[in-house]
Amino acid sequence: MDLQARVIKELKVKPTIDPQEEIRRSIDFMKEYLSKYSFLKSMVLGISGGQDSTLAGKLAQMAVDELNEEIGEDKYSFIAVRLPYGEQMDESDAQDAINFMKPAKVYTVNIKGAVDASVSALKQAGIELTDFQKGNEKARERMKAQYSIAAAESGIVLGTDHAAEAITGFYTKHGDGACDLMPLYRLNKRQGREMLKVLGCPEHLYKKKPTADLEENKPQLPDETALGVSYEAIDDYLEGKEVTQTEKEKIESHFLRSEHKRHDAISVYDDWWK
Ligand SMILES: NC(=O)c1ccc[n+]([C@@H]2O[C@H](COP(=O)([O-])OP(=O)(O)OC[C@H]3O[C@@H](n4cnc5c(N)ncnc54)[C@H](O)[C@@H]3O)[C@@H](O)[C@H]2O)c1
Ligand SMILES: Nc1ncnc2c1ncn2[C@@H]1O[C@H](COP(=O)(O)O)[C@@H](O)[C@H]1O
Ligand SMILES: O=P(O)(O)OP(=O)(O)O
Ligand SMILES: [Mg+2]
Repeated sequence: MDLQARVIKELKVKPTIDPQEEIRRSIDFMKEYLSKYSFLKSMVLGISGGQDSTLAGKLAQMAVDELNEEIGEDKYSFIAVRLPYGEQMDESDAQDAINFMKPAKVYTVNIKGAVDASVSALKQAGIELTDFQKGNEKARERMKAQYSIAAAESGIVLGTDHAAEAITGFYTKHGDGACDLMPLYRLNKRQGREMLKVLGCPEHLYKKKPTADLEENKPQLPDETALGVSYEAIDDYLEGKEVTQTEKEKIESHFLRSEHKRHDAISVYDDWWK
């Protein structure tokens, strides 16, 4: 099996999707999981104003609406969390996303104080973080806040990882990569867009340039610039299509370098890395 075929198999991507079918599949997955554990009451997700959290949040809200309707009480809720570092440049997109999903609860946790305190404590200890490393600190602070909210609200934390991010490892390990359920896992970027379109999402949210927006020196840096390859090429690769040799090399190099992120912590019983 060549590497492209192995990647597609590992990340479970279909070459084409029926958006309605995938919407139903994600919703049913979340409903089934919540129903299995009677102590669970909520799902928690950070809403950035980007495509992925808009889709995962909308699907989560639809899942809890259906569950509450089916059991005849308001047991379940979807909790949207705003997690700006100070003031967010695209705050209006985040608010548009929240208006689109209409969650029962929205919490806002400004992570600036905690991140700056952590950076400063590390500096006192003799470790000076780069702007890029501080970016990962922000992602991990967001993870902490979401887990604290889940603990207080009998909830679980949703993640927005999907095949087009998993393939390059373009997420912070134990930051936005840490979660309990991944309703978008198996999809690529354009499949997520198709689903948002069917769901009636405002166009500017699903046509927006993906950004992790973690670096102060490069605000709103497009993922594609940071990665050196376009999501069109990544999506084509994941659908088994041909891409240029340069794109293939770039994608496969990201995939191989980030292998450790797609596994649990490594023990003496693991040999995948050998
Ligand atoms: N502005 C931006 O777009 C922006 C900013 C920050 C980070 N990011 C992206 O987020 C991702 C996070 O960055 P990162 O990957 O440098 O940090 P990370 O913290 O997610 O992963 C690095 C850590 O993983 C562990 N690790 C590294 N290699 C390993 C290996 N071979 N085996 C086991 N563990 C290993 C180490 O603990 C290391 O500190 C990157 O893809 C980055 O491009 C984007
Ligand atoms: N500013 C943010 N507010 C809330 N949640 C956020 C914010 N930035 C990122 N997130 C969460 O992290 C994931 C991953 O973001 P990427 O853009 O893919 O790096 C995002 O889906 C939100 O859940
Ligand atoms: O994860 P999000 O919601 O920030 O989406 P994107 O990756 O497109 O920025
Ligand atoms: Mg984003």
